[in-house]
Amino acid sequence: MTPQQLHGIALVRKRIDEIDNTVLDLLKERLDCARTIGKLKDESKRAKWDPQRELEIYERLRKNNADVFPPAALYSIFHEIITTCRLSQRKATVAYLGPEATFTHQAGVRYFGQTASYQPMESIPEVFQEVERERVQYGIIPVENSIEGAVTYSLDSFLLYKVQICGEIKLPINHNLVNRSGNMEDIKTVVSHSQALAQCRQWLRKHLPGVPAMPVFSTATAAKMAAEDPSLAAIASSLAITTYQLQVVVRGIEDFQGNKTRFLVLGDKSPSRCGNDRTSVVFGLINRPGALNEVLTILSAKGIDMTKLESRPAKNQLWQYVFFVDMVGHIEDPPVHEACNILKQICAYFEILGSYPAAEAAMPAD
Ligand SMILES: O=C(O)C(=O)C[C@]1(C(=O)O)C=C[C@@H](O)C=C1
Repeated sequence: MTPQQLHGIALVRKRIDEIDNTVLDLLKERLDCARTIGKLKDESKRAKWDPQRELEIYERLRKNNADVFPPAALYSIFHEIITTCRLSQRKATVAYLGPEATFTHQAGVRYFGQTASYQPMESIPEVFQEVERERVQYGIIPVENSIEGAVTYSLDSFLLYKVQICGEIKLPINHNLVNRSGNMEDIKTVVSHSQALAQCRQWLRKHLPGVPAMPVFSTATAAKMAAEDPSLAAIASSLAITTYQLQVVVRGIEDFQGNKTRFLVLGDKSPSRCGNDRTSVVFGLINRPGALNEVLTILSAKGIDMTKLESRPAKNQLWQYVFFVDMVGHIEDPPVHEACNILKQICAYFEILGSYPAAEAAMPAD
């Protein structure tokens, strides 16, 4: 490098330092503003979390940016800034299906940012229980996977606990083969959750033939085991790599690309309408021909787009079923409100599980 070039770099670095200092000063000022709003919301007993306002911010920044700054990075920077400001108004406590570094934990961090207080639970019902007893503000549970289908423990828990759905997160599931050394030759056994092993079956057969695969409680448990035993490799989330200080042997070993899991955020009350919302309900039918058809006809007559219909055994009565339906719209939208009022009258059992911003609204960069 010539002396002129070195001088040029030094000059631009000086400017970068000035910019960083200005950005930091502005961030501190933004934090102050959020705290002031937090106090005003306290006085007027308004909820701190305002998803509609957050959505407006992302939308304005997206337009102003015109794709100059990489949009995904812009989103994740402002997501961290906004969640930090929101948490400064009140630190969110979040229970999730643990142990630490599961995909559910990763989904929680994406939604609530790094600074929330996270509490791992041993089972899905325990997450529901913590929210119901108000020991935490929010809970995160997996509800369906694009390959494996519904997470039945989660659906069944809605029948046992009184909680509201406050949000949804759709997380791409990338499986990473990780161990202590980062070398394939050290692997004597592969450990992971049975679903992760199943989703990487072909890859394992091709690249690690004859190496036994052992199912364990979760991908995070597998990562922890691999951190303690150099002969083990785990299939785990990217959060597990940093949490357990592991090395990547191969990233993205899943057999089918585009594998996503949908997670739900549980709380004690759903947020107000943001304009791109979903509403989830569960109902049981009076046993007579055409009963389900009648429900579907009501939804279609109101022009409601149904995004999911799932049935589960009712448990308390043999061969009786309950149905979980997700629809486009918020309970404050007249068509959804009216349809739910009719369904309440014609169903043997009917419960609104919550209205919440669609994953695409809460995470616009996805
Ligand atoms: O505008 C508000 O209502 C705020 O509380 C500020 C803020 C933000 O940091 O921009 C924080 C939390 C809300 O969810 C929305 C926005």
